[in-house]
Amino acid sequence: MSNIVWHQHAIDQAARGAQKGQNPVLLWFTGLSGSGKSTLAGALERALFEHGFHTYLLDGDNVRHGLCKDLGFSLDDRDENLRRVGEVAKLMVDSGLVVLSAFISPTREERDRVRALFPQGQFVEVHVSTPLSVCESRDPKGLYAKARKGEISNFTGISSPYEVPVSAELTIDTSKGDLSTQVNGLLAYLKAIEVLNPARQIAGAGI
Ligand SMILES: Nc1ncnc2c1ncn2[C@@H]1O[C@H](COP(=O)(O)OS(=O)(=O)O)[C@@H](OP(=O)(O)O)[C@H]1O
Ligand SMILES: Nc1ncnc2c1ncn2[C@@H]1O[C@H](COP(=O)(O)OP(=O)(O)O)[C@@H](O)[C@H]1O
Repeated sequence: MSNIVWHQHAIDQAARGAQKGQNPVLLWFTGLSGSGKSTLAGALERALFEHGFHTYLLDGDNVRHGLCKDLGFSLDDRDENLRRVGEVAKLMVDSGLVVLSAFISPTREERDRVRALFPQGQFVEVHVSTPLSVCESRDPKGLYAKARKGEISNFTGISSPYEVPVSAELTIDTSKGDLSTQVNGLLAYLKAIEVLNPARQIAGAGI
């Protein structure tokens, strides 16, 4: 990094967030394939969006169609996938957005590396803790069945590890309770940590 000097621009993250009436944050959903990451993050984004918040959802499947389409599922490729996503998320948070991400992100080291890019409180880890047996019975894309037959290698939970988070801010098991209750719990948490401007009302969320 020699000869490269950081350029501090006049408009900073605080100014961009203030213009949008929100405190920027990254909500990092982690969990097994089929645990409900995309569904939960998508429902939360919809609720926030409908109430005028400025959001963006980074989803593993989608990012792997473009930015990370050169990467597979070896541990090294997953590391690189999450390194890129972490850096992109940091830029988006810097732009003043409430950013949500839905990646398996199977190792503690990878998740902690992304966490370390942010100041305390701006990275919120949400462990979608739905048990493997439930994820496998859902199998919406038929990937578990293929993995069990050996047609997909390095499949998380079957032939590649998933390390359960030890320091997640929130844990949600989508095999229990319903989606709207889970989303309201997330909204209440965001309000408690003052991501959402307290002057705004979240209608219908009971908070
Ligand atoms: N081998 C293997 N292991 C796990 N997942 C696989 C694999 N091959 C393809 N898929 C599909 O890719 C989605 C996970 O991509 P991610 O970018 O979130 O993975 S990672 O964070 O880099 O581990 C994941 O999406 P979700 O089911 O939404 O989690 C799968 O649909
Ligand atoms: N909160 C939820 N409550 C009940 N079922 C859910 C919930 N979220 C997801 N599901 C079910 O699990 C399946 C996988 O969800 P998805 O969000 O695609 O998981 P992931 O993104 O973790 O792979 C969905 O097709 C749906 O049937």
